[in-house]
Amino acid sequence: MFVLAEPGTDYFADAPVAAWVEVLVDCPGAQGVFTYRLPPSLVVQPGDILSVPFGMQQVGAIAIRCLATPPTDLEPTQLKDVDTLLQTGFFSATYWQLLTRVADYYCTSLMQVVRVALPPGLLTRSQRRVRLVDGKANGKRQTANGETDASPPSSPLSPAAQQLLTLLNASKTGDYTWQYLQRQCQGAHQGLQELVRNGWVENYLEPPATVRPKQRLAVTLVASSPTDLTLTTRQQEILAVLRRQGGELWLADLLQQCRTSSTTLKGLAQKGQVVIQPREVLRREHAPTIAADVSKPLTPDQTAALEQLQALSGFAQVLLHGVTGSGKTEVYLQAIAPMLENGQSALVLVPEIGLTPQLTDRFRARFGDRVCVYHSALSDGERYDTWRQMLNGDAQVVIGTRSAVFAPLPRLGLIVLDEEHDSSFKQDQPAPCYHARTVASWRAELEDCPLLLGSATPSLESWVFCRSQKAEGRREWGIGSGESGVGSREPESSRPSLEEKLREPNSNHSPTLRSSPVALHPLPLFLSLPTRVHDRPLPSIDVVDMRRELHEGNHSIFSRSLRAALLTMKERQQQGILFIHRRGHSTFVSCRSCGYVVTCPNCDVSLAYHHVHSEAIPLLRCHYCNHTRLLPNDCPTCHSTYFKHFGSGTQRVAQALAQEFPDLRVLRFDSDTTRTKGSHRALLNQFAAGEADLLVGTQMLAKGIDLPQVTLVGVVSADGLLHMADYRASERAFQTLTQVAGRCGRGDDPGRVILQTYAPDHPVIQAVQQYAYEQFVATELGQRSQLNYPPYGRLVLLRFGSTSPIAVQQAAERVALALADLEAHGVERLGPAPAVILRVARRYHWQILLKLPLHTAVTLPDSTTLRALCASNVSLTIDVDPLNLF
Ligand SMILES: Nc1ncnc2c1ncn2[C@@H]1O[C@H](COP(=O)(O)OP(=O)(O)OP(=O)(O)O)[C@@H](O)[C@H]1O
Ligand SMILES: [Zn+2]
Ligand SMILES: [Zn+2]
Repeated sequence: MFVLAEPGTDYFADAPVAAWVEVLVDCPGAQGVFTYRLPPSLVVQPGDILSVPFGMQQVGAIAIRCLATPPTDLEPTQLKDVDTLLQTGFFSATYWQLLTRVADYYCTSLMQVVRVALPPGLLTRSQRRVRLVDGKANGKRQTANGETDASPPSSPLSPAAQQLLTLLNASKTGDYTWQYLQRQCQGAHQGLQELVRNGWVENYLEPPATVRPKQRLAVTLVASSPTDLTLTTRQQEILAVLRRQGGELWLADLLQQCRTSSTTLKGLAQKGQVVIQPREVLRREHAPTIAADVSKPLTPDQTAALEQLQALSGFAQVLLHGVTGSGKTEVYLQAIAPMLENGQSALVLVPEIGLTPQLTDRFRARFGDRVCVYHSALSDGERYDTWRQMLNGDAQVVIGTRSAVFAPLPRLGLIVLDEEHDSSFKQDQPAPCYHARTVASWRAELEDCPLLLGSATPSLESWVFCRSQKAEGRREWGIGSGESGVGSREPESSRPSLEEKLREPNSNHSPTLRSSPVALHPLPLFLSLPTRVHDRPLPSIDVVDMRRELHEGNHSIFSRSLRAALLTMKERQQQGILFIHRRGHSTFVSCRSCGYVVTCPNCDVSLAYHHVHSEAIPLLRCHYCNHTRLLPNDCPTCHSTYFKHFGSGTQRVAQALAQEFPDLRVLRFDSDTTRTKGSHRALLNQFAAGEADLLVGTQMLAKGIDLPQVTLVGVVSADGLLHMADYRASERAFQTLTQVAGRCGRGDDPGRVILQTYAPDHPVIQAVQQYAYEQFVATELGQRSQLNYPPYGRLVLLRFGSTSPIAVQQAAERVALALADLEAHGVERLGPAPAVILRVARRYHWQILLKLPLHTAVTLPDSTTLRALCASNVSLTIDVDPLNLF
């Protein structure tokens, strides 16, 4: 077991008498954890909302943990008293358990977890109010048994308290904002405390009922047909787009979709074709209206999967392995539908925003506005509004990316991780470097609901966890975490305390059966959808040897068979997808004469060539720090004119396509063309509407696109994927290629995949071609187990960064020394070593990689100790279960 908890970090210990409390203050100008003294009359639980004095103000604060002793680094006299308890139960109790668990497991502070979990300014947006305890019951106060008691308070009220009471009694509703009362009454603070003590009034927190409406410019089509003969072609095109989109779009979206200027749109407004006016938007993600949709009759495999899923009660981890196009989404939808009817909510996590529009549309078509979208690209206001919406308690479906695993949904009935193998569920930086799948398994356990992991190409972690259980007996470690307790559903009394776990660290993830009476968590469930819906065949995959193409005189980046297939596709008016491994025009520009490569002055990486269209000025850009410069005409060192870019990024492929297939209409779909919000949706809509023949793009294409008219998938070159310097390269290559291939043949016409490579005999290529997932997994697992790589070992990566090359190296070496003892416990240490890219944006990086045996107890020095070994100008990030090692 890997323990990196700070000493005394048991947030939930029943401290004998908590006399101090650590709170999270979250207001403009201050965000952090502060300690306060608790007045004896206050009983506080983690997660309660308090009011505390902060500088000259009273601010809202969230209680994080109660302390029995004051912090040693502070004079007790320096500590201020908590003012009042504003609200208890604002967060569910398990919510803070989850956040604490994330902080402990990922070796980071709770504050950092709070930053990813909660929208900023949560408290300052809410309003503190004061109300009479018994409504308008004049001067009555509540007794301990809840009855009202008309007897006068033990001591006469102070003038301030009396004034407050009079004010509150005069109010129709018996309440006021605290701000108002403070303005009306001198000494309001003392007066209020007196009244609260006597049980006459109480504080409470009101979330803003009406959010200040946000206005945005919208463009509305007013003329029904473009009879105006003075309209330019461009203007007509814009009107056509607007009409196709239902006649109304936000100005920004229209500008983006048509790549036009607001002057052009104003011209249209002047001609009376459109009206541009401000409209109110609810700051949840703008949802286009979608035709309602009903449940599809399920295939027998889908029915079987759904029935097994619905037979579960409480926590269980379920792997749904369904080939591409097998209808996993329909299973999610039909599993969720009855839950919503029962007042339960569901959380659906997806890898990337690019994937969400289509999936979100399907959910909205089924469940209407009970669906909301939550991801980190939302503005603070949108995040906040969506959060508020979740706290109101209505059953709903939240679809979001990894940070949505923290969405405060009421009564969770199911958590779904779609495309569970996807590495974007893992956060690399900043800390906490959490994996949404691991956190989701804890959350599902805390909420006692199933976690459903869906994929056509499950991660090896999930596969091993869900497939090898029956043979080896019940294990007690969770998917992707290797950690204990994740799945334990022991009765509270028999559940080991944190201390017990620390004393007996191995007991919880040993693969052996634990003896009764301790109940173990339920067996993970494995569900399978082995065929596509309607028994559609998976597309055939042709592997083309590009070495042979070259030997036979074809210097193009397109093989002869890909070329022929593209032409046939165009002829038959079908659509295709062309997959490219990298973004940018090419990865580097170099001199063919002297070998000089243009690199970034800040980072040790080559600059990428960017050439947006044929008339644009060619630029060189750093993908790490965004440093940009013009492309020199000749080599800066030897002045040779053989100074060219290499590679096959999307831009280069788009240009080659334009040259070789001038009739083909091409759309680029990569991180350059989908940078702005809503652009994924816009591009996919354009493609779905048949405005292009070919969608050209990177990894994003592999994810979830479901278009029946796509019959051809081309992979320009699989080699970039195969040769990444990473122990996961094969797994990733298999997953990406299989997913990309799966985008075609999803309609009535069968699909065809042409996979170009210089390594046609590579085992991954062979496995992809034959759809041999299980064989691939078996081979790959053999190699992983030999080298103790996950899922047969655990990794912890320590990353050091600094602007000082000396300080960073020294810190890494000092920490390495502190970790030297671990070798005796079977921990393998790689490094310290400079990171592969040593300098990124003027910072130097070093790293230490630890390989931990899976079934042995290992306790690392705690993170504070390790950080103390680093100079103040050196940052240390601890990445537990890292996915990207370089
Ligand atoms: N029972 C069904 N009857 C008819 N059509 C179905 C059924 N189930 C799913 N479909 C349709 O089949 C297509 C593929 O389904 P879906 O996108 O859910 O597959 P998937 O398993 O998620 O695929 P991928 O992993 O490739 O994203 C969708 O267009 C969906 O509407
Ligand atoms: Zn040169
Ligand atoms: Zn740079």
